[in-house]
Order: sequence, then structure tokens, then C-alpha cells
Amino acid sequence: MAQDLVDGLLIKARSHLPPPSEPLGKLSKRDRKGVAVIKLKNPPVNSLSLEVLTEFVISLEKLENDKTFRGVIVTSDCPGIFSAGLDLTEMCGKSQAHYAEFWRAVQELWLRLYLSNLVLIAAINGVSPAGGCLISLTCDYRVLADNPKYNIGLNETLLGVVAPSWFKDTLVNTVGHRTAERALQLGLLFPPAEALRVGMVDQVVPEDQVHSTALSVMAQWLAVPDHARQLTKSLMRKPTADRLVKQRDADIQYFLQFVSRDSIQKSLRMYLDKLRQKKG
Ligand SMILES: CCCCC/C=C\CCCC/C=C/C(=O)SCCNC(=O)CCNC(=O)[C@H](O)C(C)(C)COP(=O)(O)OP(=O)(O)OC[C@H]1O[C@@H](n2cnc3c(N)ncnc32)[C@H](O)[C@@H]1OP(=O)(O)O
Repeated sequence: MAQDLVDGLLIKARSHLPPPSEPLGKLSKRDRKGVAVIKLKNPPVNSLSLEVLTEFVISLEKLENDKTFRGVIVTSDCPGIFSAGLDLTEMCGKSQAHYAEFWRAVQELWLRLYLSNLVLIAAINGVSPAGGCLISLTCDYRVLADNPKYNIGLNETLLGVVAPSWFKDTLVNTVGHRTAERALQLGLLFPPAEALRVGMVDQVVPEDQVHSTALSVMAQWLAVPDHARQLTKSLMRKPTADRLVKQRDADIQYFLQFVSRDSIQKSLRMYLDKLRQKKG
């Protein structure tokens, strides 16, 4: 059975954790076939807080170092939401030191995911804007559930902010320059059929088949000898990653300057207020 391939690893935000005796990220080693599942669980919208980013990196590192694992399926435990992207509250009204720590964590997760030796398959079972989309773009293959609500894309401009160069590079490497340019400037969020057409995802399947499809795809990728696949992945991706590695501190300084501007703080606050008022 396909499910027998899967092992579980749940990423949770500390505030939603059960008793402190339980470890933050659970890594069970029952699996024999080398495929883990990382399920993002930070209700209500799987926003990528500093804590979630940090926990994600730690979990990936554990998997990378555990040679029994060769692949990871990245998915969500929040119904209808893959991830709402970076946690906007981490970028609003905080100290410079906090912004710096947050941005370094965003960089770290991107680098870990983008250069991972593991096969990463995104099983996208919900809406996936901005940072949520970025996570899926770092994976080797994307399977999206066919639900018209499950938009995906880098919508930063609609928030009045700018997708950094390495977000942009990740998108360009996936969909090509022209599609990326249009999508980034307009902050486009693509519904499933469009996302498939432009190459933002590799497959769109009925919602109840996302996980099984991701497993089948994983089997295909794991049929390739690891060393050859890993070196090829590195050949394709390292030049892009190196551009950030060479200027990580400068990138953080740039982020600090940008995010501290009154105009940017105002835009982010207005966007958050709009989200909050939607309900009332
Ligand atoms: C060249 C210069 C470069 C330098 C860098 C400069 C700038 C920085 C760029 C940073 C790049 C940014 C990347 C990002 O990822 S920004 C985040 C973008 N995300 C979004 O636009 C998604 C926003 N959320 C939504 O659209 C919706 O929430 C939803 C995901 C579709 C879910 O809708 P629904 O189920 O109806 O839930 P609610 O909208 O009611 O939300 C529930 C509560 O969650 C709060 N929320 C939502 N998203 C976020 C978020 N990303 N961060 C923090 N909090 C979020 C929302 O306010 C609600 O809160 P409440 O319960 O207190 O009202």
C-alpha cells in the first residue's frame, strides 16, 4: 500500500502545542522506505512565524542527517490552506533585531529547502500565497489539489511590498522570465488550471488524490540513483542559491531598511487590518 511508505513529521507552532513533554517536531523512525511527510500545522492559516521557520529548518536538518530518509512530502494540516505565507505580524511594529532574526530564518529555510539533497514533493492542499508559494517552488515537484479556491502565486506587490531577488529567481527558474515578470508585477494568484498552464505546478489532481499522487511521483524520483540526482539538482540550483549565500548580510540590511520604512509599515498594517475586518 502506498501509505506504508509514509512516515510522519508534524511541524507545530509552540503556542498550539500539547503538553511540553512532547517534542516540538515529531520524527518517528518507523518508516522503512525512506519517505517522510512534513505537515505544516500553525492554525488558523499556517503563517510562517519565526518559530515555524526555525522548527521547519530543524526538522529538515534532522531528515537530511538521517540516512534512512530519501524524500519528503511537504503538505498542510490546516484544511484549505497550504500556507498564508510569511507571518505579517513578524514584520510589523517589531524591533530591528527582530526583523533581522526573522529575515535570517526566512533565508535559512529557503536555502535548506532549495539545496536539499532529499527529494521534496509539495502536496499543495490549499491556498498558497507568497511565502507559501515559495515553499512549494523550492520543491522538486508540485501537486496541487483541483479546487478553484486554491490560488497560488507571489502576490507581494498587492501588499505594497516586493518579492526579494531570490524569491524572484526561484519563480523565474520554474516558470520562465516573461511569465514570472508578469506574475510578480501584477501579484498574480493563479487558480489551479492557470497554475498548471504556466508551469507553476506540475500536476493538478482531485483533492482526495493529492497525497497518493505525491507518493507515486516520489516513487518515480526515488527510482533515480541518489548521487546522480543530487549532483544534477545542485548543478541546476547552486548558482541561484550562491547569489544569496554571497550576500546574506547585505540582503538582511536591505530588508531592514525596506521593512522599517513608514510607508511599508503602513501598507502592512493596512493589509492586516483588511484581513481582520473581512470577518466583521
Ligand atoms: C527589493 C526589496 C526586498 C526587500 C524585502 C522587502 C519586503 C518583504 C517582502 C516579504 C515577502 C513577503 C512574503 C509573504 O509571504 S507576505 C504574506 C502574504 N500572504 C498573504 O497575502 C495571505 C494573506 N491571507 C489571506 O489571504 C487569507 O488569510 C487566507 C490565507 C486566504 C485564508 O483566508 P481565511 O481562511 O478566510 O482566513 P482569514 O483571512 O480570516 O485569516 C485568519 C486569521 O489569520 C490572519 N492571517 C492571515 N494571513 C496572515 C499572514 N500571512 N500573517 C499573519 N496573519 C495572517 C488573519 O489576519 C486572521 O487573523 P484574526 O483571526 O486575528 O482576524
